[in-house]
Amino acid sequence: MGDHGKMYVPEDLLPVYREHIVPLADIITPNQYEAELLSGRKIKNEGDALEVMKWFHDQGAKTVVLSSTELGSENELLGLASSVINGTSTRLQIGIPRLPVNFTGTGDLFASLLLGWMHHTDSNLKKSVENTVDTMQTILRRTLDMARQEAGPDTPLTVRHLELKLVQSLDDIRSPVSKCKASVLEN
Ligand SMILES: Nc1ncnc2c1ncn2[C@@H]1O[C@H](COP(=O)(O)OP(=O)(O)O)[C@@H](O)[C@H]1O
Ligand code: PXP
Repeated sequence: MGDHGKMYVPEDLLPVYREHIVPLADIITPNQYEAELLSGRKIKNEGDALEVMKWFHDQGAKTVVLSSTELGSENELLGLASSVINGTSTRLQIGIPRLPVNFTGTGDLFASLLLGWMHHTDSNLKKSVENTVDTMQTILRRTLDMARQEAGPDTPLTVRHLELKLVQSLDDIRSPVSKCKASVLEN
């Protein structure tokens, strides 16, 4: 829907997403801006994030992952996740090392990887979020390295240079190298 304070889709679609699309979702992976737009609440701290994730559960989503928030630090984005599946509730957070560029298509890639891992792990939220973030890191680092090589030292990186290097990352999609650990939030 949008990012960095700007909607990609026409603004009059917001109530359609909120009232008709969100209630259809089993798994939803908004970034911070999208989560704030849909829920109508600002996320200024972890408590706000937990409330916003509860709002999505109340709309019917069993699994909510805030793919990134600015609640981390200068060097780290913070992801948060919550699932309520078969009466079992799990909430966790994960630090995501921040790379110094804006990529395009990361939300779509994150959603695809998470869906695949939730399917392959019988809805194990911790493992799925960790594998997803680990694969994202590898793909984005490869994308950035190859973009810098292609552009050379004097040319600013463009969207074309930063096209996600998915084909070159097939092995990392199949078998992520384990690095980022999620911590489970108690109550
Ligand atoms: N600058 C970045 N540095 C590191 N990881 C990033 C960066 N941008 C995106 N990502 C990765 O992509 C995922 C989705 O990005 P996010 O910005 O939350 O969604 P969207 O692309 O929809 O705005 C994040 O969880 C993170 O793993
Ligand atoms: N712009 C539009 C119109 C989109 O539909 C999308 C993703 O579906 C993007 C940009 C890229 O979004 P992101 O980088 O957040 O995945």
